[in-house]
Amino acid sequence: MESFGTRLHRAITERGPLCVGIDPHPGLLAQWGLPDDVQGLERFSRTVVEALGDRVAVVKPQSAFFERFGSRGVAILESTIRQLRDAGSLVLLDVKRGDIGSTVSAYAAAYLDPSSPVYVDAVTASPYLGVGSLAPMFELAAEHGGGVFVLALTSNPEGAAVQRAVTADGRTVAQTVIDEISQLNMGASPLGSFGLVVGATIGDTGHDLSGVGGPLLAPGLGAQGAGAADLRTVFGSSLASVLPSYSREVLSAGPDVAALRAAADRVLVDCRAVLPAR
Ligand SMILES: O=c1ccn([C@@H]2O[C@H](COP(=O)(O)O)[C@@H](O)[C@H]2O)c(=O)[nH]1
Repeated sequence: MESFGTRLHRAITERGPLCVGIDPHPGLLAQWGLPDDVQGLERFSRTVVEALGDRVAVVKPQSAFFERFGSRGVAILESTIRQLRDAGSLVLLDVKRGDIGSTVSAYAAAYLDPSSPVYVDAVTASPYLGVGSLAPMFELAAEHGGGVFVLALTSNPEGAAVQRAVTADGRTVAQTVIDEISQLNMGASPLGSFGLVVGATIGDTGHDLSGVGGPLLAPGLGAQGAGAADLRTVFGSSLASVLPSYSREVLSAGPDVAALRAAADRVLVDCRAVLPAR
């Protein structure tokens, strides 16, 4: 099977550098005139798929908003993933998993084994039990053409205290994550399958992202205050690897399908103005 990096590179070339999240916040459900229940969740998700599944490179369901409805919410997550795949977008499940290696193996089986009902193209993962503990995810992703996006410098202000802490060898925690993911992507072309999450809100990172070789997912755009122009400051010479990610900024245009499409088109134009052509 083709690697995730190759598939992502093609999706970005064909559809443009954009990831849109499915984050059915209670406030958005209300704004869309939907009940804050499983039916509302289902209608919301199906509308996003209808509007964006056939035009956006990557769609990123936020697992928390499905999990809060228990098993019936997870069933809707499963069907949303299937619908997105049928519509042709890559599915990145934002689930930020991480644990000791033997448990990570089970998370890997859940999300990166094609026989699982919640199998997706890629997942987000937390490295704070050590990047090495995520090895079962990296291995299964490599085997089945999947991807893993590891948190490095997150968009929330609280992240810096942990991520910018300095380790015994003088590197920050974030730089150790960046360096380990860079190693995994060594030699991959046109793009590695192992990405990093770097928030668009954080300003000049002071970190070296030039050797990552994989995609740099940039949340924090729109509702969290960053704009496309901020990508220049955050990513500098690594802009060509950036995958901008918007959730509420686009979703708040719904429930009208045409308005959702127009919102996604608008943020894509903003991002294209900043990012090098791919
Ligand atoms: O550093 C991070 C990592 C993940 N996220 C997630 O992205 C979306 C952002 O939603 P917006 O509505 O565009 O603010 C959300 O699912 C977060 O959990 C992030 O924001 N920052």
